[in-house]
Amino acid sequence: MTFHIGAKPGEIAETCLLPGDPYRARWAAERFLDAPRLVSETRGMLAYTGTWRGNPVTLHGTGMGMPSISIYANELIRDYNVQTLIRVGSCGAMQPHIALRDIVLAQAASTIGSPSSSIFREMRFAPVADFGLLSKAYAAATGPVHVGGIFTSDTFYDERTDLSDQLQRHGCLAVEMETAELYTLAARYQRRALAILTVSDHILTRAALPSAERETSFADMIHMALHAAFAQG
Ligand SMILES: O=P(O)(O)O[C@H]1O[C@H](CO)[C@@H](O)[C@H]1O
Ligand SMILES: O=c1cc[nH]c(=O)[nH]1
Repeated sequence: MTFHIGAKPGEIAETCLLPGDPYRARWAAERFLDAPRLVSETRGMLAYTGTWRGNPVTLHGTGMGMPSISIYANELIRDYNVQTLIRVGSCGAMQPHIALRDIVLAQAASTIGSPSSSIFREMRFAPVADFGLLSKAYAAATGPVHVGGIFTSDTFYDERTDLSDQLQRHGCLAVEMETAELYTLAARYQRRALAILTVSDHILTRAALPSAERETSFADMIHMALHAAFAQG
């Protein structure tokens, strides 16, 4: 047990899929894993461990924002020895060629500042995905998928329209709120990390996915994450 995770030693798998929403953890565990078992519910942050094609997997919620994922990723890595961390999240698209339900693979994540920023001092560290996971996730895609840079924001209700304009101008694909810190922690502890993001809304058009349709779209992303984690070669 840690401050924020109630699982006993051995109850968390070396491979973790990390949705922001704890109910998405439960839904994905029940739908994709064999024999899923609730292993932690500290502060309502649900975590389930089961197997996929015989491989142990944990689905663990992270909450919203970098301070929250930083707590869970730190404890999963340092206390439970997790080796592979795949965020399965939602995002807002920032480019006109990206549609609702498309999937974005975050090759790199820009940010104004993450919980790790203070240790870099004047350096602007570039948090990047694990290439092996990225290429395997890409190969497992069954629908439209986009690979490139994203922006990890500290705010959902962002009033910096000038910032959004500059990010679009520089080819940023999407905005979300956790990946830059996840990639930074994975780099620090030599772990594998990837963010697979389903487009739930569009920053340019303001279109948004109806909640009833979210489940099907999210299933594609979980499928890609599991194949990325366990594909051979
Ligand atoms: O769907 P999740 O994984 O929570 O991800 C996105 O959704 C939340 C905002 O609504 C933020 O956590 C953002 O990163
Ligand atoms: O952080 C997020 C997530 C989804 N959509 C957004 O616009 N922002």
